[in-house]
Amino acid sequence: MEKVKLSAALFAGTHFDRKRFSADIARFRQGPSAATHDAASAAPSSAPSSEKKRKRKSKAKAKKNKKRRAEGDASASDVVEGFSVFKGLAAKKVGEDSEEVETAKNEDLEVVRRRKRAEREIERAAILRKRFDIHISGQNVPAPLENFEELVSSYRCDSYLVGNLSKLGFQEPTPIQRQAIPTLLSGRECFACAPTGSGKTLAFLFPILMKIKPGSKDGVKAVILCPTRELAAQTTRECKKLAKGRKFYIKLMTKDLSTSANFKDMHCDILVSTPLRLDHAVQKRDLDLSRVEYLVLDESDKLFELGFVEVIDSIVKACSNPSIIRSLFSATLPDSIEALARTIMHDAVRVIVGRKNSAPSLIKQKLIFAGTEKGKLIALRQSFAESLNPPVLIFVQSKERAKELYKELAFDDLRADVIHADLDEQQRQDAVDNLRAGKTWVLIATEVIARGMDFKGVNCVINYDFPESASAYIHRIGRSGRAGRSGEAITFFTEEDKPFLRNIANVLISSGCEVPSWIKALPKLKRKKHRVDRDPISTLQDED
Ligand SMILES: Nc1ncnc2c1ncn2[C@@H]1O[C@H](COP(=O)(O)OP(=O)(O)OP(=O)(O)O)[C@@H](O)[C@H]1O
Repeated sequence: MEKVKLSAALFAGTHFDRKRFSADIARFRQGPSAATHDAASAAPSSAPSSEKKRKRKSKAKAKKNKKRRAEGDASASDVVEGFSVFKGLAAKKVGEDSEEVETAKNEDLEVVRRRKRAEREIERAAILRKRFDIHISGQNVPAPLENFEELVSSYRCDSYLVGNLSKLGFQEPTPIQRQAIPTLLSGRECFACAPTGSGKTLAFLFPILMKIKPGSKDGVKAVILCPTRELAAQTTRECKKLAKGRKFYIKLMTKDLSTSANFKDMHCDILVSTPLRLDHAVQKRDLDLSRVEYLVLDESDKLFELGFVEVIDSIVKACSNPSIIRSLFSATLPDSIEALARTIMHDAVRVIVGRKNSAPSLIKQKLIFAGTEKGKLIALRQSFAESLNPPVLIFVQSKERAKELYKELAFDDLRADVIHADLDEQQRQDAVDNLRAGKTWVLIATEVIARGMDFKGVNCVINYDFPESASAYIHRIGRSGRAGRSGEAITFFTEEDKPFLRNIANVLISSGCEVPSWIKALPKLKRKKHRVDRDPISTLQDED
């Protein structure tokens, strides 16, 4: 059966003209000896010119057939049968052409084999993408990974790197890793959008560690840009863990480094930084980025927000290596930002996991009407009294409000701490470390830790102040429900927040959470941002 199929495909398009070759068929039917005899006796006596003609015709036909077969435009079985007959004759009658016909046949077989292999590969890739909810756009996108071992077998990855993955407990690639890693390894630029906590960091670190040489002393080879210092510090740590066993120079751009390092003598393979610090080092301290081979913009939509665009533009220009590979990663990628980002990309592949701009379904999301500012504080205390399942993150909209709420909760019996931009670098890092170590149960925060921060096992995120956009909401609540764990997200709203409720409710709906029908009936708001002047949180003044 398989043979029939193969020959049908092989000889597709060949048509044997039985009428024209009736004499040959008659000879062939008499058996091989008759055919040989006939040919031998006819050759010297009859016209040699007719023999030449036949050869020419045969050659032309073989050529024509080769072309048709390569195109593979038919598959009827009688056509296959006809070709077999013709082939037998040709081999006997045109002795010196047999080699050529044989070569043509082998070439055809190879073409078909390759085509079949490519078809199987495309089918396998499509099945994997469907299974892992991966959506791509772009030309010739490499197939997703089936497993991490494929990095060794197909991409010649050093086994130490795959060994480090298993030491970190990573057994299977996450969907974004399956598609983004081979894309970057194939030298393609990439827009990647995948839910919070889905392993995007490894997806961009792995190809860098695979492709650049460790310990080279001729300049920075990879730059990773993050919107906050905390995220840059976390990414540097992750990179070092993954690179363990090889002497990579991996550096975090601290304030000291950006203002006083001697970049000409500094050994650095991979540099992780916030945009302003990096730009400062480039403009004021002659940091040379002209040999950078990989530029990653993590939380790219944040980096492209107003205020950062010029700095990003300046960094992109400083990374002037023509063969640089740029990639953009985020859990949210608004169309407008994607359009802007496309202007700096070349033939980029777009990889979306799940639905663009959505929250992980493992997070149980709730909207709670708290009426007023006082109502929020009562609701918070009530919620803690009923059940406190640390670690808990509470987001507010400004550093002033973070300080106010911290003062309020300091009177309660909670191990609470606070993080905001007025704290120095060390204080901010301590706040993060204490939550990670379980010393802090409740961390009150502004947007500084809303994106990218990976706290293991945050059980609940409370949006004390309503988030200013759907993207901000997705990133905040994404601090829980990471790497396949479940989580909870509670969002308080007041009368002032009602006009913007629908935008957030859409995120809940798209991740399968329940939303009251009156909220669904609210009009959609064109405005993307929602900033409210709120009454102070503090009840302390009232008591004075
Ligand atoms: N293949 C894997 N298997 C298991 N865990 C993984 C794997 N890859 C990454 N992780 C873990 O998943 C967690 C989340 O990863 P990461 O911080 O990269 O998420 P992210 O997609 O960048 O999230 P965010 O959008 O919030 O920045 C981390 O703790 C990381 O160690």
